[in-house]
Amino acid sequence: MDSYVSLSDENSPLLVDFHLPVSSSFAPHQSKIFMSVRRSLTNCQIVTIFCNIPSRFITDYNVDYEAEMTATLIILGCVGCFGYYLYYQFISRRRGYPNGPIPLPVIGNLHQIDFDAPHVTMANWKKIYGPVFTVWLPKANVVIADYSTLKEALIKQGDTFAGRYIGFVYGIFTRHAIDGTGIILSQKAGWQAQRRFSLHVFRNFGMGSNLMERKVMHQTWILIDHIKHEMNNNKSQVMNLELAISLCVGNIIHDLIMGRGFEYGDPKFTHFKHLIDSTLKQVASPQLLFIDTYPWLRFIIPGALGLTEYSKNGFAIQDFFLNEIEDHKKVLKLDSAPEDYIDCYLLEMARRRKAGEDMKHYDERTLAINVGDLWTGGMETTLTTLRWGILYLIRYPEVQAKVYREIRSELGTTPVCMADKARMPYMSATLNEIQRIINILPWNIQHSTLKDTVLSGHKIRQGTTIMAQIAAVHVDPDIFPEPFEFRPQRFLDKSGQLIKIEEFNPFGLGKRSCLGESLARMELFLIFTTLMQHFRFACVPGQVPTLKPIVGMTTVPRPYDCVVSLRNDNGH
Ligand code: HEM
Repeated sequence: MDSYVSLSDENSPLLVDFHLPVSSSFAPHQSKIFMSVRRSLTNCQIVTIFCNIPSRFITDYNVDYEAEMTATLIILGCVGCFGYYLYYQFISRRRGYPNGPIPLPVIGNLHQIDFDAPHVTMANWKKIYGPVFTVWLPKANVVIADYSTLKEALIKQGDTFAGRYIGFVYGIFTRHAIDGTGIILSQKAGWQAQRRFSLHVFRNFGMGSNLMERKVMHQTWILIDHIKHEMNNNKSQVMNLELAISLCVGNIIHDLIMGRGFEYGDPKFTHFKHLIDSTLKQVASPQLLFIDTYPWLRFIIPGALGLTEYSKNGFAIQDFFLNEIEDHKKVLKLDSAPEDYIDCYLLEMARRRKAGEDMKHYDERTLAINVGDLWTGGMETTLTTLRWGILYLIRYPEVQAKVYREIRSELGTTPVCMADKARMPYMSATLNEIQRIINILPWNIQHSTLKDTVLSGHKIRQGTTIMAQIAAVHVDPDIFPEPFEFRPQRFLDKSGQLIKIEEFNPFGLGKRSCLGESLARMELFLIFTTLMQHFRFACVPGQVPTLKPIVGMTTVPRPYDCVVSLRNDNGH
C-alpha cells in the first residue's frame, strides 16, 4: 500500500495541499532530488519570496549530497537555458540585422502593428529607427521606408534586391519550389523567364495601345449599360456597385488571359471572386504570418489558424486555371494565331519542344500559376481602387463636382479615350490622390536579397526579407503635407497643371515593379472617367459610408450602398 508524504504547509497560503506517494511509484532517491531542488530553491531568496516555499518538510530529511548536487545542476541547467533563450531572443538573433523595435519571443513585433494601416506603423518606426530598420513578423523583415533608400535598393542595386520572399504560406501553391514558380512568387532565372515572356505577350496584345484600349472600353460600355438597366428607368437608384465593377475589371483580364468573359449574374464568377478575396485577405492575416514562421503548428492546431481554408481556396483557383488550360489544348492548333495568353504560352511550349530548346521553366503548372498571378494582380488591385475612388468622391462631393466640370468642358458627352488624359489634369490628380491615400498594397510584396550587400551603411545578408515600404513614403508629411487629408490639388501646380511627384510610386519601383502598370493606368482612367461622365454618386440619406478599410494583403473598402443618379445632357 502506498503511503504519502504531505508537502502542505499550514503557514503557506500559496501552496495547496498535495501528496506524494513514497512507495513503488515514487522512489526515495527521486524524492530526495526533488526535495533537494526545493531546498536549493528555498535557499534562493527571490524564489522564496515568490514561491513562499515551506521550510518545515526540508528539515524532515537528512541532507543527501549526491541528490543535492543533482538538484543544483538541474537548477543551473534550467537557469542557463532560460538565460540563453533570453539572450538569443533579445540579442543574438537581432545581430546582423539593422536595429528596430524590440521583438518579443514567439510573436516578434506583431502585437505592435496596426493591422488596419501597417504602413502607418512603419512610417512611425521610421521616425525612431531611421529609414532602414528590422521588424519581426515574427520573422525578420528589413523595412526600407524612405524614398532615397528605396531608390538606392530597388534601382541602383536592382539586381541584388530583385529576389522574392517565398515563405511557407506563399510556397504552398508553388509546391515549395526553392525559387518559387510563376511571376509574383518566384525569383532568379525562373522569374526572369516568366516576366519576360508575359511582358512580351502583353506588348503584342497591345497593352498600352489601341487594341487594349478598345477591350477596356468595350467592357466599360457593358458596365454603363448594366448600371442603367439596373436603374430601371429611374433617375436615381440605391445600388451596391461592387459586383458590377468586379465583373467589368475581371472580364478585361479574363479576356486577355483566356479569351472570354463571364456574363452578368454568372454564379461561377461570384464564387471565383469569393475565392480570390478570401485568399488575399488571409495571406496577410496575423494568424497566417504566425504559421509562416512556425509551420509545424499546422500539425497541432485544427484548421491551422485558417491555413486549411486558405490552401483549399487557393488550390480551387489553381484547378480552375488548369481546367481552362485543358480546354484550350483541346481546340488550339499549332499553326493557328494565338487569341489569348494561354494560347501564347502553349504555343511557346510547343515551339521550344520542337526546337529542342530548354523547357526547364515552361510547363502547364507554371502557366496556371502565371495566369493566377495575372488574374489576382490584375483584378483585385484595379477593382478595389475603383471602388475606393467612388467612395472618396461620395465623401468629397466638391471633388466630384470639379471632376465632372472638367469632363464637361473637355469631353462633353463624347466617349473618353486615352489621348484625352493629357487635357484632364484634375482627373489625373484625383486618381493619383486616391491611389496615394488608399495604399492598396500596404505591406507591398516582400522582396529578398540575392547576395550580401550594404544599404545606407547597413550590412544586409543574402536571403534577407525586404519590405519596400512605398506606402510609408505616401504618408510622409514632409512630402505630402497632412497626408491623411484627401486633397487632389497636391498633384497640381498653381496653374492647375499636373505635377509629377517622384516619391509617388503606387506601382512599385525597379525590376519587380508592377507588370500590369500601363493596363491598370488605362483601366483606372477610362472606367472612372466614363462612370463620372454618366452618373452622380452620393450617400444614401442617413448612411455615410466609412473610409475605414478591411486590410489583408490589399486594403479593401467595406461594402457600401450609394445613390446612383443619371447625369443629364445639361450637365447636371
Ligand atoms: C491599381 C492597380 C495596380 C496596382 C496599384 C499594382 C501595384 C503593384 C505593386 C506595388 C507590385 C509589387 C511591386 C514590388 O514587388 O515591389 C505589383 C506587382 C505585380 N503586378 Fe501590379 N498593380 C496593379 C495592377 C496590376 C495589373 C492590372 C496587373 C496585370 C495585368 C498586375 C500584375 C502584377 C504582377 C504580375 C506583379 C508581379 C511583378 C513581379 O514580381 O515581377 N498588376 N503590382
